Amino acid sequence: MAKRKKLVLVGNGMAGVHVVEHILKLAPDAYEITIFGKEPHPNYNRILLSSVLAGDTDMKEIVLNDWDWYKQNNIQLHAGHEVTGIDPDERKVYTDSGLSASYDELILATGSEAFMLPLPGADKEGVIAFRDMEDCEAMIDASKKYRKAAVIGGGLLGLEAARGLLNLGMEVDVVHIFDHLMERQLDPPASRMLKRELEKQGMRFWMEKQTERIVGRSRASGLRFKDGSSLEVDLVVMAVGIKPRMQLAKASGLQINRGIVVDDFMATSLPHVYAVGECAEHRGTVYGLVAPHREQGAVLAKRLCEVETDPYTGSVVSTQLKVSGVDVFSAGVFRDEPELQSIKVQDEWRGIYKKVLLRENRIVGGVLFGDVSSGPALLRWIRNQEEMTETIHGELAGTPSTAAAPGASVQAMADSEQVCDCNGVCKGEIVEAIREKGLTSLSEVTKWTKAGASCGGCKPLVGQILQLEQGDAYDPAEQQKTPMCSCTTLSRDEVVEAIREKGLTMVKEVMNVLGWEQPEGCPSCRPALNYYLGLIWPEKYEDERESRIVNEQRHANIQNDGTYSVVPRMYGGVTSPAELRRIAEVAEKYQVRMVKVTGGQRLDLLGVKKDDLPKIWDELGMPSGHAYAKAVRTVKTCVGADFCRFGTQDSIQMGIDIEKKYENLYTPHKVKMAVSACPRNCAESGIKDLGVVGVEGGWELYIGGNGGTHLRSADFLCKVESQQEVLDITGAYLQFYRETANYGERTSHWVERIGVEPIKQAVVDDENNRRHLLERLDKTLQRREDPWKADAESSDVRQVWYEEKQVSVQS
Ligand SMILES: Cc1cc2nc3c(=O)[nH]c(=O)nc-3n(C[C@H](O)[C@H](O)[C@H](O)COP(=O)(O)OP(=O)(O)OC[C@H]3O[C@@H](n4cnc5c(N)ncnc54)[C@H](O)[C@@H]3O)c2cc1C
Ligand SMILES: NC(=O)c1ccc[n+]([C@@H]2O[C@H](COP(=O)([O-])OP(=O)(O)OC[C@H]3O[C@@H](n4cnc5c(N)ncnc54)[C@H](O)[C@@H]3O)[C@@H](O)[C@H]2O)c1
Ligand code: SF4
Ligand code: FES
Repeated sequence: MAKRKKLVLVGNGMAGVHVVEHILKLAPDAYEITIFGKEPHPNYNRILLSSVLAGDTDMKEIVLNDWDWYKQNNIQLHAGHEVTGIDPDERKVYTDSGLSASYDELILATGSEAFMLPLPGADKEGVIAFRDMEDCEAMIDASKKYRKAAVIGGGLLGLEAARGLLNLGMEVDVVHIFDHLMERQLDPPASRMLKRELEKQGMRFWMEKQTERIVGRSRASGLRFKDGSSLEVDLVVMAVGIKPRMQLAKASGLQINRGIVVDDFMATSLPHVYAVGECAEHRGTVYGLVAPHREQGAVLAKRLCEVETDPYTGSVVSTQLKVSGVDVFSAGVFRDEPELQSIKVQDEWRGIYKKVLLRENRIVGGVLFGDVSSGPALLRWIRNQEEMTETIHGELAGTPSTAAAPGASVQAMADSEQVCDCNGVCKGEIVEAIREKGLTSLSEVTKWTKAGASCGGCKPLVGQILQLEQGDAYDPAEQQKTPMCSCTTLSRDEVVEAIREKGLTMVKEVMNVLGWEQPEGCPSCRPALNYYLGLIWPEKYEDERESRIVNEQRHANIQNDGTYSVVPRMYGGVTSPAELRRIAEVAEKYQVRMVKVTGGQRLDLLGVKKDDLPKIWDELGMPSGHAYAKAVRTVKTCVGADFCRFGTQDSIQMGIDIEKKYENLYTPHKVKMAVSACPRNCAESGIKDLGVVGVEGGWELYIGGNGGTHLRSADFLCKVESQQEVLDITGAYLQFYRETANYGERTSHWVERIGVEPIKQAVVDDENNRRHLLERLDKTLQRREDPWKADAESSDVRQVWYEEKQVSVQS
């Protein structure tokens, strides 16, 4: 066998590793491969950091090639090592840590780094970029301690960062230098519509603002602008563009300009040295998106494997913003120019904008807002420089008289045409997977082919291909199905149904029987399955504590310094001198850092060491307030008729009765309740998961309120006369929520998703159904126990869960 040549890759990112993957397919025995990566991680999907920040994906799920992949392919990986020198004569590379490697061929895929504005104060704590896993973790951590974030830069990255920070519960101000957002991709009308939509989502914008300095002592506390205005902040995220990493290339004498200059086969100015990805400049262009990198990589891999290839001549790129609820697409030329013709549809009422630009009747670019379903087709027409026809016009403008039959343009696509740019998947591969594996849903197609697994922009087209393949069997409802998590293609309802039907009783068993992709599951499905099993088998399910979220494992809220907080239950917000005395004694004895009154009318003991938890619970002799759990939390009350001159009812007693009846009940997410004795609503019943308001002759019940980041006023459910009715409807409502909501879904989202009417029907109007709900709830209530008492009394439990080393904070 011929001796393998030595291939060294500098940069373990998406572009470089894609070349290696390609080489392994073309000529698996051609090279002995060594990879150096500065980041201490295996290759991961940088695109999905936005989804991780937004809470839609877990960090573990974005790894593209795990450590085993390198081993299985005999690749020597040096993760966490930066190459700092190249000796082209010796054909060797060197790292700062003293490693070296010889090469026959060398690929530089060093990517980019975030551009940080050189402002006074930019070196302060709390000023970060958004580029890698560490930046993402830093933002998630900051959101646990701080409230106000400013993102500088209203481009793709800045807006995705801003959406993520909003999801993390922060207030977000976006500071942009121009008068319209995403000015590199959008024209003013699309940009205006985008801004309006993002404002509705809760972002605030500071347009045409130039930041002069970042103020604060050691940590950033504000931004000062050149026009004299200023903004208070706790966290500053800079998203003002990127700069290719060229230090290594420069020090090694390679020709550089805006990036490392390469020819049409990705060769640099030095023999046997190539560059690919965000660090490479081809024909004057540096590409900051993965699709062109894949095209470059395919050419380079073929060149290195001596497979004939066309040269790389440049790419037509498209962009799509990954912010849920906002659909924006842009490709090719997007600004109006005198020599271009345009086709525009602007429907501000529906929030739709479409613009297509033509040069001599050929499609050269376009912008879509609100309805981006024709995005993939538009990109194809731009790439093929298609002539505008009645059919295309109809498809774009949505004019029914001229529109082609649905799917006509997909049918016309050649099998070799690329559908997913991010992952390089063509139509033929998708069709083959659908036919051979009998795939019926979009999520299955994504799982098998990877089409749609990154930016998601190609999903409409993948859906159209699926529809075409399935014909009459195509079920639109099936396509709406959201898999429970990335370990499975089954939806929450399908999993719950299968647990019931197949009689599954353990988390691991569910994963095995239902063919989980990751045998251990992930942080999102493990606690969900534990919850569903408890819901379905209330009388026999043995709770799997290790599957719970960390706070529920320890029955206390972990704090940013690794200590815990303890919140004892005070029914209806009422306490006694004896309880207060015990709390004070415990706080002093265990040197609790702070005693704080919570918004739910209880006392929070903050800064408790883990091994002190069971002792404190024992000495307090008070039940757990479940302030850490997805469970029934507080019932806040106003002083009511006994004390207040406006009171019509005894709100305190009602609150105590509700809390006593439903304490220790686990729910899909936390449930906060309140009882006010008159419509003045001093207990804030209008922003609770369940709010009760005393009125003349009875009580009104309100549901689905939320006082958090996304304020939502509760919806009126019903009016009843007696205290028993309040208790019963509350119980039925809690059980209906437990049975029908997704694990992790607050009532505010659930009520919006399924509507108030079906809930009213199930828990108020249909008395029979209410009775059944209460019977089922009762089975769970029978087996409840106070977790603090149970843990404090069991020495085994204390040893396993409280007496080992302090755990680090988990997200
Ligand atoms: C949050 C976010 C969202 C994005 N979303 C999208 C999107 O939706 N669509 C899209 O197309 N693109 C998106 N991008 C851009 C896309 O991720 C990049 O274009 C792509 O990852 C670049 O790949 P690369 O391999 O060229 O560079 P990089 O990903 O930067 O990888 C280069 C690697 O090389 C390492 N390295 C550098 N120098 C050395 C050295 N001397 N020695 C050893 N190692 C070294 C670096 O540490 C890095 O790990 C996004 C980027 C971010 C940050
Ligand atoms: N969905 C996607 O495709 C996606 C998502 C995230 C990132 N990315 C890629 O990552 C890279 C980085 O993204 P980016 O958004 O930082 O780059 P960018 O260059 O596209 O946008 C930077 C934005 O910051 C603004 N800006 C510059 N200086 C400023 C200042 N002093 N104050 C306020 N605003 C200022 C610019 O006007 C511009 O709109 C790009 O290559 C981008 O394509 C792509
Ligand atoms: S809600 Fe009404 S009854 Fe209760 S304290 Fe306020 S004003 Fe008084
Ligand atoms: S084009 Fe980005 S996931 Fe397919």
